[in-house]
Amino acid sequence: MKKTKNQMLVIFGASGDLTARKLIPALYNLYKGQHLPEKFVVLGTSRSFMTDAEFREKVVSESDFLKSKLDKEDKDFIQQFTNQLFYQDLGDNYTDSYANLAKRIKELNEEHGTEENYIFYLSTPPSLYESIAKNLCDQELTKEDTGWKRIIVEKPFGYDLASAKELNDGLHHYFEEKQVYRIDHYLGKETVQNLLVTRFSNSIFEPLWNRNYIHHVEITNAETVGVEKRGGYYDKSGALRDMFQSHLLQIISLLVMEPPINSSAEEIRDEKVKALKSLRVMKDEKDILENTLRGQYVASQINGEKVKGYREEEGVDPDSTTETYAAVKFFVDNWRWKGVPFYVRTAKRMPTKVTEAVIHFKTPHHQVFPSQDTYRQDNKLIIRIQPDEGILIKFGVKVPGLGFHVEQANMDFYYSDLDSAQVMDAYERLLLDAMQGDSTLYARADEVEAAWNFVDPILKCWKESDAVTTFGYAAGTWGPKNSDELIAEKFGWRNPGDLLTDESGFCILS
Ligand SMILES: NC(=O)C1=CN([C@@H]2O[C@H](COP(=O)(O)OP(=O)(O)OC[C@H]3O[C@@H](n4cnc5c(N)ncnc54)[C@H](OP(=O)(O)O)[C@@H]3O)[C@@H](O)[C@H]2O)C=CC1
Ligand SMILES: O=C1O[C@H](COP(=O)(O)O)[C@@H](O)[C@H](O)[C@H]1O
Repeated sequence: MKKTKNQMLVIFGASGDLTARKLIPALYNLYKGQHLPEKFVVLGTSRSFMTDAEFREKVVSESDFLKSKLDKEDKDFIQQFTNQLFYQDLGDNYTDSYANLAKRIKELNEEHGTEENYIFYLSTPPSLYESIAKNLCDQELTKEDTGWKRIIVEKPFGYDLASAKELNDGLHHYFEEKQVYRIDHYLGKETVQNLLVTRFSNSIFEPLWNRNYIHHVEITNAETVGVEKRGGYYDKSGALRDMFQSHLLQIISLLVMEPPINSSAEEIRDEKVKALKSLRVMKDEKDILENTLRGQYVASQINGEKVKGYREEEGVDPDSTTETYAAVKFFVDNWRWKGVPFYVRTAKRMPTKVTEAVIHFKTPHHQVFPSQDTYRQDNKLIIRIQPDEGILIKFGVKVPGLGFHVEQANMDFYYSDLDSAQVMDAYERLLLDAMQGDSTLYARADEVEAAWNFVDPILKCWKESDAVTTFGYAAGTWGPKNSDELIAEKFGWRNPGDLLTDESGFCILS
């Protein structure tokens, strides 16, 4: 077990949604699980004025997770945990306020023995990231002569390739790359990490993991929710930036990469960068029109309840063409993947919440048994990232009785069946890694730039070309009617008949 040194976590944007909904609950779970160091404090900061006591009260009252625990045995734990939380406002006068912040950090460090080990977590609007880094540097809070200093940067990391490069350059003025932790919460998900283990610790999969045996790869990321309260942000972003450029390209890099020589952060990230660089960049409008599709949900009824269309959501332009559905087909130009199509889709307001990668293997070269067009004969490996996390292999078996009729059977593994199924929340895992100085599950500068390099031409064409349409789809359905045209495979996307849901609408692995 790695040691977590005494330290202070300074959260910028501490009065915001992410802090209350994700960061504080994750820190609480780390506290309860005894993963925090003996000497540890959290200092929240933002422009709003609050006392320490008000900050403690606010984060508990705004976290559904902590509120739900207040009546239970956790009550005392919550009290002890919140005693470690402090707050310092930044006001509007930056020069003075950063000097005050630095003073408070030094005082807390002395009082609590955090050994000048500081993590700065930037959970503010991204436009502030560089100026916060500069102010920290001006206050001499970035030097590592005594204690280490790390900076965690929330997504979105840039708006396009140029702005991501600019942000990387900006941060590198004040922090060395080894101090920068770019968060992508999908990398904190147990099942995403398990992609590496499935691929590289089993001799049964790796020999088949190439163009000789794989016919195509399909990835679905579907959410039932709409844009919720983030319409203002989302309308400038869209599904391709919000999900595909970050989370889905991370998953793709893990599926596509070559085996690393060992499991160190640099070796794994070197291979991920190579994988991202091998994605074939779409060059012209024709290519993009043929291989991408964008959609937007329109008003509908889900389970008898009226659901707003995207353009009626708060913060969204009523004439917006921003996509809430994005599908992309692409190829990977390297020895392993030559000619294997990848189909990826991501969307909001789908019938169920599910993220999964499906590896479709080629059918046998020679058909021994009678052709049965109505059955799927391809073997499939389904890696379910969420919910109902697990892995399923589909393979042909003989139907009992006369003749040789083949049907698909399942061989499965569910995380919930493990005795040690205490799966850490993604933010918990990632915060702990940063506290321990492990950046394996954080994106490196060149990785983020390689991801933008692939996405940039699509975004540009979607923005500038009159030939690009945003197709409507009724909220609660599987996307635009023509979405099956993109996936030029016999059985289309793995939906909706294949994706079973239980009574509560939970998408079960089958
Ligand atoms: N919420 C979520 O689910 C997710 C959020 N993110 C990212 O996390 C970041 C924070 O998001 P979220 O919490 O939702 O945003 P909010 O708008 O809820 O919070 C933003 C925070 O930044 C503070 N802030 C604004 N201006 C300044 C300033 N000039 N100086 C210091 N602090 C400032 C605000 O407080 P005040 O006004 O008091 O200064 C507030 O605490 C964003 O980059 C977002 O993209 C990423 C993934 C998911
Ligand atoms: O980063 C984001 O992720 C969420 C989806 O996360 P999940 O862990 O629930 O799958 C998405 O809703 C949001 O738009 C996006 O910014």
